[in-house]
Amino acid sequence: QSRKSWSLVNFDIGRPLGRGKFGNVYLAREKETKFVIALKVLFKKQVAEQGIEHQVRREIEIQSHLRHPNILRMYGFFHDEARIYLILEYAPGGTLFNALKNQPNNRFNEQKSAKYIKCLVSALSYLHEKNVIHRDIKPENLLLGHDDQLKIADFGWSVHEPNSQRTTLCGTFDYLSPEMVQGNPHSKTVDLWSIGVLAYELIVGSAPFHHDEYDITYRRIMNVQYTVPNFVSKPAVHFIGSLLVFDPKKRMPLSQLINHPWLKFDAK
Ligand SMILES: COc1ccc(/C=N/Nc2[nH]nc(C)c2C(=O)Nc2cccc(NC(C)=O)c2)cc1
Repeated sequence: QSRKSWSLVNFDIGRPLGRGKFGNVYLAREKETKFVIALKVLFKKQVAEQGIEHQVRREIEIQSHLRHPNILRMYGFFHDEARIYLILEYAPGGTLFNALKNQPNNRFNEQKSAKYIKCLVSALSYLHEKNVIHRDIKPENLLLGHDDQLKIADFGWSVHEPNSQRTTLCGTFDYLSPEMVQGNPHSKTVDLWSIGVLAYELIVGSAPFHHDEYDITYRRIMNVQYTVPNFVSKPAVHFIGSLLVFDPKKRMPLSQLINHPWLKFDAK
């Protein structure tokens, strides 16, 4: 079926789900099967202007070959003269970014946070064994599926390692590791750093190094300078502390992370 060539006539287009930098995402339904999907529409003109054709090609190449419950599926793609269309899995819960914002104090309890992080560790273990690093793990790129399952989306920044980053960084600095911020070559360990940043943000309600002035954020990242409020449990402090480590080689690897006491939290 993945060899089938799709076109717009195969779909009924529904409401816009979100607006991205390079195009919009719409709810859509395949006419014959009534299967509901998310259609991500990118404008070729903007993709060319931003010089990100290689990124879009990589997003398609990587995401369409991945099969994991915590990775958003790409079922296929097609294009017309002006647009590229990505046929993506529909995750009804929307972005984790949005779910966080809707929480009191913008945070989840530790049990729910541990559940999400466990999904993320499982997805990254799968990605890393395929030598794919995501490089852009953050709440905006994580979606919530049926029964609150976390899904990694937006592979626009993922690469096959090893890689030295060529494209200029854009968007928030909060999730970038020291080696990425310095533009140094980086490996799978950047995803480890961002798990630590995400775990902190889910539990505390703000990013560990965040400051409105990015050069202060930059300095805090380089000095690994963050404080943990005292409502955070000891296992969670240890979990975060084993990932927010300057030396990439000293970050706790996924194989150990999956057995960390804090992730055992959500046994029930
Ligand atoms: C405005 O409230 C919303 C509630 C739920 C959604 C669900 N989005 N689900 C998706 N499934 N597959 C993809 C791809 C998406 C998606 O990109 N969603 C998306 C994109 C950009 C912004 C948002 N905004 C929010 C609030 O989630 C959602 C989208 C919007």
